[in-house]
Amino acid sequence: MAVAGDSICVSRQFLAKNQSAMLLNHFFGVSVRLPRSPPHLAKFKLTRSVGIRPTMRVGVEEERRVFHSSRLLEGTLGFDVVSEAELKEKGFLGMRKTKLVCTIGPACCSFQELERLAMRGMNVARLNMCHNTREWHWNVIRNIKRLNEEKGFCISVMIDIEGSQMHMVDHGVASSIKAEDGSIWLFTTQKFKGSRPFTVQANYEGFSEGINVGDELVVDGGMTSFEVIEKVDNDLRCRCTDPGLLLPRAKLSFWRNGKLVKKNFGIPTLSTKDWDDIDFGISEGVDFIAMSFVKDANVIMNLKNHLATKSSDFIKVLAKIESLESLENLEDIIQASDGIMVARGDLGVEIPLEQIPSVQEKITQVCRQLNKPVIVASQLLESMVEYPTPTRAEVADVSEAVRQYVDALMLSGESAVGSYGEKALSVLQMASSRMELRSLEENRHSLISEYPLGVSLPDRVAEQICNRAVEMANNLAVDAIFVYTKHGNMASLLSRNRPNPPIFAFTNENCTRKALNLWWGVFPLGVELSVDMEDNIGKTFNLMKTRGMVEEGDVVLIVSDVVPTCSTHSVFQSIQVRSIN
Ligand SMILES: Nc1ncnc2c1ncn2[C@@H]1O[C@H](COP(=O)(O)OP(=O)(O)O)[C@@H](O)[C@H]1O
Ligand SMILES: C=C(OP(=O)(O)O)C(=O)O
Repeated sequence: MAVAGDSICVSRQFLAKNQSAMLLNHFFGVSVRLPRSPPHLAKFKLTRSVGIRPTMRVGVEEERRVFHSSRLLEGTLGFDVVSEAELKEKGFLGMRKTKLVCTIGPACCSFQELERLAMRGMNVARLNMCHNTREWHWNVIRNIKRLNEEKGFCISVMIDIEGSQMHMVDHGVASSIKAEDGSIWLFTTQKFKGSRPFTVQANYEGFSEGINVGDELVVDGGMTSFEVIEKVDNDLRCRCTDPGLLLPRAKLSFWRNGKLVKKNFGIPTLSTKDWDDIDFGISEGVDFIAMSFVKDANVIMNLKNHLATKSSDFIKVLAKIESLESLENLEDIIQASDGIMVARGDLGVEIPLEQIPSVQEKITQVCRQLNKPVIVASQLLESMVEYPTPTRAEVADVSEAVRQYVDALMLSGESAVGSYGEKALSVLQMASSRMELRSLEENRHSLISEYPLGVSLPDRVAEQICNRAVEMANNLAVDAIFVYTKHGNMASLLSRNRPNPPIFAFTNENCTRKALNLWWGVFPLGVELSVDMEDNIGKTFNLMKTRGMVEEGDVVLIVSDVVPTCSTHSVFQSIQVRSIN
């Protein structure tokens, strides 16, 4: 490992065409200065400083494409105002790395309400297409775009597609209906408007097929339970055995002898409405589409093909893991998707609740292995839908997810309909910052090393470079990692190693910037990049310095491609350590 004043540069040259890799060259000579990090982390002490001295000039043979984004002006740095303020206030190591997703609903859909969520750190806004009208969603997306354009936020938009689920049709009553112990209810597929006493409409024609008298009908994973006492044609007459609330569109499941009766087989994963919602998302240029009740990898691939035919393959597809079938096909689904949501609400309808913590941990671990971001969702701070403080157990649950290094945490009803959405977001922010700091202080990478990454991804060279880069960054206690990226791949591979310093990902692709919002510890910055990497590095150093985000003496580790030279036609991926001067 390098010592003070040494040349610190690992570079790999590989032929861009066939991707076969061979270690060929070491080139830049670089020296670094003492980092600004806290003393206990500054293991890396240096005594002298030398300027950047390339031993080989990187030339460009031909005019190559300079990637443009309409919003990126020459000399500007698109950085989320909230992350910028956090960096200035708390320093590199104080930046929150766990990302926050908020479900947008009636309680937080105005421009001002969304702005308040953005100020408190919302990275991604989730729109659940199950609820409300398309026009309502359109207005929310407009507000978010305005916030990004006018106020300097970088909020990504996710639409969540309903998928195949068996649920109650909206019963026409504003909130919930109480089912009393012993009351008799009719569950029907007959269509009618408004509400009828003791009658519940089910959305799926075949909902009573294969159901026997004596089976248990569970609403919303246990909110209320019934026993089937009679079959009347396709309808079911049921007695309430466990009283509770029936919420609009509550989910229905059947149980026999303590086991789930699988009923989703007959329903196509995507309905006509879902396809319309997907096309709406495409036309609105959303950043993520989350698919509910994914059964296997095929449905993900179909959607990706659809996006590709509409030239919208920049939209990332997230698979929600919320059924037994999705658990059975977990690895294939994760492999096929661009990210995962552990949808604990519906998962808890299909598997015993006590299995949820271990399933969450397993999914998180597989996602990390396969380099896909993972969101933990549902009931994180459920009590805050009604109350201004969370329970201790809720805070412990959130902290445990952060300790597992999940990429993102999601609010559902807490932000969508709750009275304390902003407060709930602050709780997530504080709990995650606290646990991240604790992990950092104790250098608790034991969890990470429990599940060694190995060499598992198709691009083994990039994987190894990023693994080693993070090892170097941690050992040298650099202040930050800079990565220059078009599609975000290298940034994601760095994030996968959960480094101590933040990862600043410079990109000229707006869609990459928005996609990286979901990755742990990655802070995407929009900047006009050229083919000259030296120029890019110099430019971003200057921009960051001018904005007061870095200062003289800060040490950064840079991971970048070095573009083809006149003689080689090949691309170098390099790791460099430089000081700001
Ligand atoms: N766009 C919306 N319009 C109205 N209510 C919404 C909207 N989005 C979410 N909600 C409300 O917030 C609750 C939580 O939302 P969500 O996380 O999407 O969960 P779910 O649909 O599984 O209940 C919903 O039950 C619903 O009452
Ligand atoms: C996030 C979830 O999905 P939905 O809100 O669509 O029920 C869940 O079930 O946990």
